[in-house]
Amino acid sequence: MSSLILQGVSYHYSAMQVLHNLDLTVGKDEIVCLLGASGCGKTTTLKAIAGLIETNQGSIFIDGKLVSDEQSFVSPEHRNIGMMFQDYALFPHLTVADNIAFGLNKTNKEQKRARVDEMLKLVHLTGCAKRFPHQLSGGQQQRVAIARALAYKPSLLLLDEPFSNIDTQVRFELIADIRRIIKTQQVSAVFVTHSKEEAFAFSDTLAIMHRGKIAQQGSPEALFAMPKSKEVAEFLGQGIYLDAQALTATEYNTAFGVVKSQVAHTHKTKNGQLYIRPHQIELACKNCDENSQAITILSRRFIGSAYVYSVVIAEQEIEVAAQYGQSFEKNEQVIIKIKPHTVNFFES
Ligand SMILES: Nc1ncnc2c1ncn2[C@@H]1O[C@H](COP(=O)(O)OP(=O)(O)OP(=O)(O)O)[C@@H](O)[C@H]1O
Repeated sequence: MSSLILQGVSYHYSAMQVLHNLDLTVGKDEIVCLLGASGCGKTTTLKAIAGLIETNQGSIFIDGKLVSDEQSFVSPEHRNIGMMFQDYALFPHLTVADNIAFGLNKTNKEQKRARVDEMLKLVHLTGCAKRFPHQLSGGQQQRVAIARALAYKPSLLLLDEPFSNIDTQVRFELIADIRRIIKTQQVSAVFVTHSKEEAFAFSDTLAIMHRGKIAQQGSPEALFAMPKSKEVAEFLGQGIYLDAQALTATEYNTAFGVVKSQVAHTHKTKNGQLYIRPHQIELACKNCDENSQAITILSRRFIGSAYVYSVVIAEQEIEVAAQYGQSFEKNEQVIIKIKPHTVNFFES
């Protein structure tokens, strides 16, 4: 059974429509990341799931139980949700242990202490029980926040940019640690970020949001290799578009030669555009193939192990790394070859 289902959810702030008929599914023990540009409606979606706003349309189910539709609304405290919002600070006047115990009012004193100890151990803060939040680092405070959110065994955890205030040096360590904690507690989670790197590191599944809708949901690998729309392709990584004609299920004619796909596609129309990412482009010396269209190296920069070259291909500027051991000069004429890959072809 899915832990969370949103069906056709819509929401507007006054006259501004923010969520448009949004569908989202989170499986049992799955961590789904809502990833999208600023303002696309990620936080509003979390608020709708938490019950902090009442949606105008659509249904929300948590663990199979209807919590919101046009006729019914279950209040936030009855949804069994743990939250770690960006501005969901710890109580400064309470110790670490008391912060974690805060949501455990219904259990007796002994059970409460045992659960707090268990959570402190889980987040590796056993020695910090009596400290106050200001005596902890940012990363430690977020560990307390996750311990507090998980202490009362929620069915679903909502995390809104919990890592954005953490130093980049320790951020990815903390991400791995909090992922491990969530996995050991077997809780489903929805995580909001606008960072692809955080999303890849933290989640099982990505749900790319665009203008108040889920544009595509799937594993990071599937979305990266087979985006269904230009928005998803562009969001997951920089690239260029090349006009192309599908010759066969695996071959596309472009101004830079025939591009081969490693998987077969079916096409409704032959004309369209290929989305090509930098790592799929190879630079070669001009006399390697006199018949190919030449381009000019605009600039180059050294990145330690190789050079990265700035070039213009089909009127779009892009940076391309050269093969190991190869180097070109500024203003040199080169040709490009597109390596065979899982082609992304968008029909016109
Ligand atoms: N309380 C509010 N009243 C009016 N408009 C709002 C309110 N909260 C958010 N909005 C607007 O709704 C849209 C979606 O906001 P939301 O916070 O959900 O986006 P987001 O994807 O989480 O953005 P970010 O990544 O910047 O946090 C934005 O255009 C925002 O300005």
